Formats: sequence, structure tokens, C-alpha cells
Amino acid sequence: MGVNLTEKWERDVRGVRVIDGFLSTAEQVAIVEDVRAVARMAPFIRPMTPRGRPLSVRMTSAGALGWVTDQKGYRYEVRHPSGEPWPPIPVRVRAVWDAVVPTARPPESCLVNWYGPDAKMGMHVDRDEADPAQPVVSISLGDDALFRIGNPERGGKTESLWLRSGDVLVMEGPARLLHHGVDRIAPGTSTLLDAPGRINLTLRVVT
Ligand SMILES: O=C(O)CCC(=O)C(=O)O
Ligand SMILES: [Fe+2]
Repeated sequence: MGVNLTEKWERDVRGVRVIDGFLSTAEQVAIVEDVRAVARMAPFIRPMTPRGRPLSVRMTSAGALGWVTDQKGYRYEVRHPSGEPWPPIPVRVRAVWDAVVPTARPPESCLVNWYGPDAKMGMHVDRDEADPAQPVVSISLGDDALFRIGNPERGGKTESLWLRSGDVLVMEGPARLLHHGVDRIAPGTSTLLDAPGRINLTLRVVT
């Protein structure tokens, strides 16, 4: 009888699949290099909410479409604010999608979130994508993050979990539209990046 090793490391939190330690250290190092290459072509920016408040997270994207926010609202754009197209999704990042959601459509966007020691992300639903039947896959790199999962509606009881470097999280099925956010990161818990902080990659089908 075969043993499904992946199963051992998979947790289910309200239907959100958390795969602990999905990426080896070598894979994490390689993906950080990929992120550096993306950021050379599409530099990180500190986006503004539609109300004009800066987010604490810095962002860029790869893929056919990149998620942006400014006075015009939350949306996907085919170009970085510089006017350049977004760089392609790195092959190694795409491979994670193929491994964890093999039956999904190909990802069209990879949002790159860079959290400094004090950055966080408020509770929200990823709802700028046309087809919520398609999953969202998130990759954590660098310092640990306290991730909170809530409900389809705002408020109510929530559950928190620590996401560590190399963990992969999948929001799919009914869990695709749950509120979620990052309360804080724990600076200095990982030595993967040059400085305290965290990088999160979020792959999505947009159209
Ligand atoms: O940083 C994370 O783990 C979550 C990011 C997220 O929810 C998003 O980019 O929509
Ligand atoms: Fe999100």
C-alpha cells in the first residue's frame, strides 16, 4: 500500500489547503532569484488604495496581467505603471501551480508581495478575478507570517496560522472566497532573504 507523503504535510483550515514545507531550501533560493529578476524588469512599487492610502506591502507582478491599485481602483492591467509589459511568470513558480492544482487553467497573473518587518495586509477577499471556480495558489518565502482566515462575509470568528518559508497555500472551492489577511510577520525568523521581511507570490487565473 502506497503512502501519500504529501498528505502528511497538508493541513486543511476551513477548506484552505496548507502544504507545509512544499519547497526545499534550494528551490526557495532559486525562486528568490527569479523574483529578483522579475523586480529588475518590473520594479516593486508601494501601491495606493483607491482612497489614496499607501499599502504597507510593496508589490509587482509577473504574467499576462498584473494586479494594481490606485485612485482608479483595484484592477488587473497588462502593463506595469512604467508602461512596460509584466515579465513572464518564472518557470519554477509555474511548476508549483502545476503540481498543486493540476486540473486548473494556467495562471495568468503572479502577484509579488514584499512585506518589510512592519508590513501587513488587511482582511479581504480576492474578488477581482472573473472565475472564482479557479484556485489561488500562494507561496511564502522568508520570514514567518501570521495568516488569518475568516468567513465569506466580513467579520465573525477567524482562525490564524503561521506560514513559513517554503509553505504553499491553496484557496479553492468554497474557500476561494473566504476573507483572509496577514496580521504581521515575525522579522528574523528566516535567513532566506538578505534583510528581514517576507515575499509572497500569489498565482491567479484572472479572465
Ligand atoms: O501574503 C499572503 O500570504 C497573502 C497575500 C494575499 O492575500 C493577496 O495578495 O491577495
Ligand atoms: Fe488575498
